[in-house]
Amino acid sequence: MTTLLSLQNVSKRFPGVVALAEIDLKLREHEVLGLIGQNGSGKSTLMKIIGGLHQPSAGEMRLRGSLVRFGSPLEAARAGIGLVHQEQSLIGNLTVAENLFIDKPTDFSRFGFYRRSRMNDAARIQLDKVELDVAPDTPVDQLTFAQRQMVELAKVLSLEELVESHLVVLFDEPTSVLTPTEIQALFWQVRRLKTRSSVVFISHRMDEVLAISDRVYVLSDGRNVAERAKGETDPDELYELMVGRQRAGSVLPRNNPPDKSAPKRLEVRDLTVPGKVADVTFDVASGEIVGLIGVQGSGAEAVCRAIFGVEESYGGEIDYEGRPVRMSCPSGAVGLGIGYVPAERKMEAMMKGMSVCENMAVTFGSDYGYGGLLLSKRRERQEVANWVERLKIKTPSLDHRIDQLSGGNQQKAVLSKWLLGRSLRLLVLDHPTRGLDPGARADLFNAIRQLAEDGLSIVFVGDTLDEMVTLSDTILVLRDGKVSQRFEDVQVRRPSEEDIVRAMV
Ligand SMILES: Nc1ncnc2c1ncn2[C@@H]1O[C@H](COP(=O)(O)OP(=O)(O)OP(=O)(O)O)[C@@H](O)[C@H]1O
Repeated sequence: MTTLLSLQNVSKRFPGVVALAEIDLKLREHEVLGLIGQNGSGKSTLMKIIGGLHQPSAGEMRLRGSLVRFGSPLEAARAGIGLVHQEQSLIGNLTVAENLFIDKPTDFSRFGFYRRSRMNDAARIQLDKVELDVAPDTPVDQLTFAQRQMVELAKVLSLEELVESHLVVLFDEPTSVLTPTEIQALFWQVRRLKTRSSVVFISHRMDEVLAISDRVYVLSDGRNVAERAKGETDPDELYELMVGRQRAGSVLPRNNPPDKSAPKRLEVRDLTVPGKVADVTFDVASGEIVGLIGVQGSGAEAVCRAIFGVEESYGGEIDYEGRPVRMSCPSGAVGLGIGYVPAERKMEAMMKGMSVCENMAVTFGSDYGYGGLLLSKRRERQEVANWVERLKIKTPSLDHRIDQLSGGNQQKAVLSKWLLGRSLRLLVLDHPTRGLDPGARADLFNAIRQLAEDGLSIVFVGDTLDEMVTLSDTILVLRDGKVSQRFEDVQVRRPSEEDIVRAMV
């Protein structure tokens, strides 16, 4: 097969960090190349170099045999290279159509008049390719996260009409926010794209990478450590190549089951969020982990948001530690020792431009505030350092800017700012493992389980059935805003995945 794109000896240095070291990579025509590696191993940086967002510090890149060096994503796009971002790059207050053609506005103006209907028609063609049924004039901030991801893909697919030659389409972890049905639709697109494109596909899910890729390329600490053809490898070997250790025994068993007869930490009665949730009732004991699961729109996320006071209007009753509470705002919930990690945490919960330490200590820094300012600052820093080590957050120092960490390490830092709260008694986690590599996921699960053994109550919405069964003491399945089934004592009597799915659909 002809080589379409090749990188030779490519390195990338950032201040204090070698993100990529002497990378050699070949992408053939009509090939899907899977790209895997732990959080911070250099995958996004590699995509950004190919896609023109970063320039390499050393090495060379050839496209169809000719030496290329892209000064911007636009230059890369003109050469037929498109990047579907991990960081969602759409502008919220522009419409879908405006976002799709943001770098080609002149196509839709004539004699100084802006021809919006022509742009909307052109957008419809791209949206139909990804089977996204939204009006082209919808503002992007009215879309769900998954819909926005599909718009990102449609934006890259518009290259099909612009460039005649074979394309390179780069997917930076596109599936982490998608449901299984949406993932299948995306895979269909990738297979369709192969007829005239080559694809690089990043994912932290090994089975997914093996399902879609012809070849898998493994990065570790910015270096290529292995390449495997499909059929030559399996998820366990890929995990070992990435992490350097075997997968077995990664999540510890629960030693100390929650005491269901003790007074409840949280009692939710007939919770109703208009249009999302109807009459949901459940309890959470001290030290209990309750997992909520359902298909998209089931209401699981809305339950979490209502508990923390970010879902504005709701009916029903919430009792916390035996007293009725009305969470009307997140700061009230924090004052009661309730933490909430939102799904879109990079947008909702990260202070860009501030350091890792400042981000992690912002919520519960005052928990360490005794014995004088200097001493409390030292204690707070020590606790942040403990969590950085425990969750293996890859950062040159605690004072490094959080937005210069890799996507997964940002996720870990934002998440752990809740874990270091000593006054925390209930933690609500919305999709806590999104963006984490398999080793990081196991580290997080072990940390959560340890906190639960020490008495912290946890309510979480998970991404996969496997996560639910691994971590939960109780699973609540939601369907159309109502609880369709409960599974108790999950760590003792594990429900089958089929049982859970049956309750979901
Ligand atoms: N703009 C930047 N400035 C400074 N350092 C950066 C920048 N972008 C990335 N890095 C560093 O380069 C290294 C590789 O990061 P990269 O985002 O490529 O990792 P990744 O494999 O995509 O991780 P993840 O799975 O978490 O998304 C990390 O140590 C990161 O902190």
